[in-house]
Amino acid sequence: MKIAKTLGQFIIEKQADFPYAKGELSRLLRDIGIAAKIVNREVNKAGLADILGENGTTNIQGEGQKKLDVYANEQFISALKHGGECCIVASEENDDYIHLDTDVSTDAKYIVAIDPLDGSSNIDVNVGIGTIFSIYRRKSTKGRAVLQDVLQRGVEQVAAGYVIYGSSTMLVYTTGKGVNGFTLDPSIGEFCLSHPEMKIPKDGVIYSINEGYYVHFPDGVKKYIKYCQVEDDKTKRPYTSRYIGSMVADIHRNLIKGGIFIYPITASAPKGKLRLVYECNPMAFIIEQAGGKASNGYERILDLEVTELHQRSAIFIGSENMVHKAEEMMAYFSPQVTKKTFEGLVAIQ
Ligand SMILES: O=P(O)(O)OC[C@H]1O[C@](O)(COP(=O)(O)O)[C@@H](O)[C@@H]1O
Ligand SMILES: [Mg+2]
Ligand SMILES: [Mg+2]
Repeated sequence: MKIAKTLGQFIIEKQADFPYAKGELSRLLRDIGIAAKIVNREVNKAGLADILGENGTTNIQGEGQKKLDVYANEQFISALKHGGECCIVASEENDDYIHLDTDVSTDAKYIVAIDPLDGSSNIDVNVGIGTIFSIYRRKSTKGRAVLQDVLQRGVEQVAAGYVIYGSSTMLVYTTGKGVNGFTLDPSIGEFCLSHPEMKIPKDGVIYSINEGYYVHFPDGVKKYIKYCQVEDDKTKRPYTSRYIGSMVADIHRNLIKGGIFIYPITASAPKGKLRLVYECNPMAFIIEQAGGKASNGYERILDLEVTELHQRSAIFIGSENMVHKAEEMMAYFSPQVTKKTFEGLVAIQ
């Protein structure tokens, strides 16, 4: 039987890619892997344990928190705190960023932004959910890290990854040198290298968007959806529509099979719904590293200026040629419009 390489072994091996690094990033990734296993254990028995359902609280974005949102948040923060390599964690579930003040972590080099449980609406119905993380190097050199250390553009990320709790559990990550995927082998309790050097196909036949909001989409998105549905043998259209409603699961599928995931601005979410810091930027980093493309319809996600912790953005992400085509439609049918004119456009349709 072939022995698979574990995440821990792989991380140590890859340490050689960063000759000046002292191993902190490797340890940080290992800590995230450990927390992912703990969360996975709880996700797997969610129907049995008293972990399903609402927590009775809301996050800063006014979204109801599920018990599992809160549990996952606590586990990741606790793992990062005990690991001592992270000085600040910014989470979807906390209004503000958190200083992990311990003897070691106050001087730690890394900032972690995290969506501890992505796809919350799917928790109670046994559908794929995930965790998304993003790692930055701290910029400030004295005292405690500050907000500006967190508000870095996506292009500054040193690593990013996601965990998908699905029919199997996988951890996929990049440190800017390609993308590798690890499947959790429950018999040994280790993530094992199963998807080395992941590449997203340049073209695909899957488009993923919540078409229920069609009337609220900008014209460029409406035209792109129609383009996906028109018959054309050469480009293998009509495409297949697949939308799970968990960003991690939708993008993971498209990474493997080829496809595009879109969450545009809508009349009710004029800045988009998904969060730039802990959803769009890490997924954009991974998809770019796999050879794909990520944009807000006009500009590269990783270049966007970050001004707020819970900033939202539209996202068009996936196979390069598909994202390019969607951008063309946006440029032609929805040339960059202000919120005001966009709402005007929706109103007269
Ligand atoms: O229900 P909608 O509007 O289609 O939104 C679905 C999107 O919202 C999210 O669930 C938001 O993530 P959270 O569950 O972390 O809040 C994405 O995973 C998903 O792509
Ligand atoms: Mg999310
Ligand atoms: Mg979440």
